[in-house]
Amino acid sequence: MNQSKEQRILNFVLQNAVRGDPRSVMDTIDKYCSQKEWAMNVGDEKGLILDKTVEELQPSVALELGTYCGYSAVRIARLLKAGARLLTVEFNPEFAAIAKQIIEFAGVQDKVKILEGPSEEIIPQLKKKYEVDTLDFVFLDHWKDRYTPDTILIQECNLLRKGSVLLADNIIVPGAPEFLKYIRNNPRFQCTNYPSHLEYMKVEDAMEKAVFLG
Ligand SMILES: CNc1ncnc2c1ncn2[C@@H]1O[C@H](/C=C/CNC(=O)c2cc(-c3ccc(F)cc3)cc(O)c2O)[C@H](F)[C@H]1O
Ligand SMILES: [Mg+2]
Repeated sequence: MNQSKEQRILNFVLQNAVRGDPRSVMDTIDKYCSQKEWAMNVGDEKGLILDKTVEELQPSVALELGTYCGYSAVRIARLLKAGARLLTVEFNPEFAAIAKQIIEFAGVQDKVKILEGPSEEIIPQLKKKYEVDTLDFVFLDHWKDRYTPDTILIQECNLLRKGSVLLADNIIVPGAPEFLKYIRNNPRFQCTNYPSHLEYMKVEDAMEKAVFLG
């Protein structure tokens, strides 16, 4: 049975990156996906916007929706202070298994917990099962038509506090038009748009930051 693209990415990391070095794991994935096979990692350009958001916020509890291969989980976790943690949600078992290995190879496994399952099931479990009080940071990068329902669900589960930050990938490509309408017209969020480019391509994309006003 021939390998999946995600398995080829994992193998390339295991053979070319430096164990325990998150920067080398990120650079190795970016190298593979820009030179060999495109993949939907947030990438190095939008990754910088993600970095700055995390560095500024210094979240204690971060949530990621859509782990995929774990590139952005490594990116976020490497910036977390001691004791801080990233919960990342992925419902595709093959992707979750690959992400687990990439996160471990990067050496950030102590800061990351991969929650396998659909976000709509996991989010209502965060308080009781995963001992979350409120979320300081949420990175939305899963199916684009799920950004809005999951943002509503996160609010219904009382998981946001004044100052919680949401950051959404792919505002232009593939696009999340309905999320954009929802979040920009919602008086409880202060939104900022960050123009950028689609990972590994000369195609416009953007990220949207939304601060919860309480
Ligand atoms: C719905 N609940 C879910 N729960 C848990 N895991 C989930 C859930 N939904 C998806 N997943 C999981 O989250 C991931 C899904 C990521 C989707 N991302 C994209 O589609 C996406 C697409 C492009 C793109 C741009 C141009 C082009 F020509 C082709 C593609 C660029 C991007 O940066 C993206 O992020 C994973 F695959 C899925 O199992
Ligand atoms: Mg994306």
